[in-house]
Amino acid sequence: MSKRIDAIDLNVYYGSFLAVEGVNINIEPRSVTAFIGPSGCGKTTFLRTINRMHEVLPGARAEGQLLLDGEDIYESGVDPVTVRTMIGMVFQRPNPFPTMSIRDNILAGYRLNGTRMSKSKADEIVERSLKGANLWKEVKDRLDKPGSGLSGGQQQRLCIARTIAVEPDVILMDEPCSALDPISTLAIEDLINELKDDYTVVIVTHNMQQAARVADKTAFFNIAGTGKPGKLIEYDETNVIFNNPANKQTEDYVSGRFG
Ligand SMILES: Nc1ncnc2c1ncn2[C@@H]1O[C@H](COP(=O)(O)OP(=O)(O)OP(=O)(O)O)[C@@H](O)[C@H]1O
Repeated sequence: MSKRIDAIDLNVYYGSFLAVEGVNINIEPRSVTAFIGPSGCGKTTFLRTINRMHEVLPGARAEGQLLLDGEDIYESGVDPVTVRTMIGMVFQRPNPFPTMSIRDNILAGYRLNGTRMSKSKADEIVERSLKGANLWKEVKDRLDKPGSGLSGGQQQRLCIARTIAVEPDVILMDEPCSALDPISTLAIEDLINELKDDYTVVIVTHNMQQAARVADKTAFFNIAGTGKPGKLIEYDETNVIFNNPANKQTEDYVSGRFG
């Protein structure tokens, strides 16, 4: 089930360094949102606070509220592991578990939680997840072969299938196509378009054409200089951000004047 995300006055730190300051953003369910901006403006840092992945680094923390359908995921008593099941993440480099079979990669989330299930239930999850990631036809005859034997683009779709398998509400993607060739990139972009029927999708991308192709809304982040915090400058319909932005910084960035 797709859920809404609201960040309220969110600050993100690495130790005493304030990396991202004062983010307020409302992300609708069943939509794709792109985060764009120059290197170091905090896109990845903010993305990782949405599923509490940020805090796995020693000294890293967030302040403020991050609501998932109105429930603050930073409230005391909330288990970050549960949060990461509800809000899945796909990384820059495809990272299937290399020695595990394709099938076991899909079931990894359940195995890690110690969930027991019948073979037919497991088969059903494997098929549903691979179909959901547009990979089923390519791998259905080799489910017991290692995930590392797939092409880069297939491995990334396997990682998306592994994320879908645990039925999350939100899928976060951190430059999911940056290690892929153009054909595999298009396959992932098509898939992102389909995923928004069921999930809230947030993607960090350096590729402005990609943001324009896949995102309903786009958030532009910027940084005033080295050592300064990144900030959300403008957030609007993708079309507005690229064709008629309200802020001069956004206009300079999308027209290629810096970054
Ligand atoms: N592990 C870390 N420890 C300390 N500071 C960090 C760490 N990771 C990132 N930073 C700093 O936080 C700020 C934001 O970095 P972040 O990687 O989120 O930016 P980004 O917009 O995603 O950049 P890029 O587009 O280059 O990936 C930068 O100043 C960066 O140096």
